[in-house]
Amino acid sequence: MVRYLLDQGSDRVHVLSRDEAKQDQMRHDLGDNRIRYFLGDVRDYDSIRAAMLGVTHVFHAAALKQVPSAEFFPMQAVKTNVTGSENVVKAAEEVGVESVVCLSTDKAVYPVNAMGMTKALMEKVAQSHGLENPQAKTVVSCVRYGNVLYSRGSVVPLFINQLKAGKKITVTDPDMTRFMMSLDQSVDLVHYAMNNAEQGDLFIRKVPSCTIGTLAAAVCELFERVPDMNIIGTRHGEKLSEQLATREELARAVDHGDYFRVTADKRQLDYTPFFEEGSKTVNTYEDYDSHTARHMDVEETKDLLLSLPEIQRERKNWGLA
Ligand SMILES: O=c1ccn([C@@H]2O[C@H](COP(=O)(O)OP(=O)(O)O[C@H]3O[C@H](CO)[C@H](O)[C@H](O)[C@H]3O)[C@@H](O)[C@H]2O)c(=O)[nH]1
Repeated sequence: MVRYLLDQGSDRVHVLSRDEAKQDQMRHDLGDNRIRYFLGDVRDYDSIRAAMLGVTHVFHAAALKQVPSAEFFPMQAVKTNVTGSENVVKAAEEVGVESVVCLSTDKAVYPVNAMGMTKALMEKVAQSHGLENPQAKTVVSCVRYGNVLYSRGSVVPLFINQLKAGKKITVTDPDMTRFMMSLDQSVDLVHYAMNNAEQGDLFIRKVPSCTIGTLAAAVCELFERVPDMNIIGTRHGEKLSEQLATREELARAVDHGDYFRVTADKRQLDYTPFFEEGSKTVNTYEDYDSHTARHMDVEETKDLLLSLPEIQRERKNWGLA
């Protein structure tokens, strides 16, 4: 995202994060004096406020996002993902930021684990900003992703390391499905939200899904290995499929081609519509689910993987490109 903003000609980019080592790495990798680094934490209001002074747009990606760790430490996830997000929104409003885009996940839809539950609450915090403050100056929106291929700690680099070590690849359930997108597609989504959001909007990028069996086969073919899988079974807090949008959200969504724009539910706190008035339109929609979405086959999954610079680099290192 930072690279993208610099390429687009931003005068200044402020980076706020907790990890000085990662900031140092970034300083070396990007070496651009338009970036200013701030050490801080979304749990610490003053640190966010200080980083936001003079800023027009905020991309809020700070999160505890590992499913297992949030299961063991749910209140830590609440502090960062929920209270931290509230701090971000409040500080942005206080200093007069034009827009905040909050990054969410498909795991926030019908959540079964603490990570998804806290991200779902983050979305509610973002949406309530405009509802609670009709005069709000800062537009707050959310974007919802599926799995970003090759993101840190995710399954594709894991499969590649297992192949490299000559081990069997560990597959939870070959029939499990996930929405797959590239980092570039996720950056496009944030950019789209930044340019098009109205108060409380939620943007979803339409992407295909695939089974984990297909993903594993695609990785093995790209690295010219015969698939040798160890089926380990579903991990703690995992769903068989993910949903990018509920049917209620789709019923009020505007189709923007590559994206859905789900507008905020702007009803007032009047219980009548919740109890007595339903919506027949909702009945005609299905959830946007990775089981029923268009599935990529092995060839299409390979093409998507091959578009990633990390895969190209790995294949080169393996003498395959
Ligand atoms: O050894 C493994 C590890 C994972 N998987 C499977 O591969 C798929 C993807 O697993 P990841 O660990 O890469 O990703 P998750 O779906 O668990 O979660 C990730 O994607 C989410 C979006 O849904 C969030 O962004 C979250 O923070 C991020 O970790 C899952 O079906 C999982 O069961 C395996 O088959 N074998």
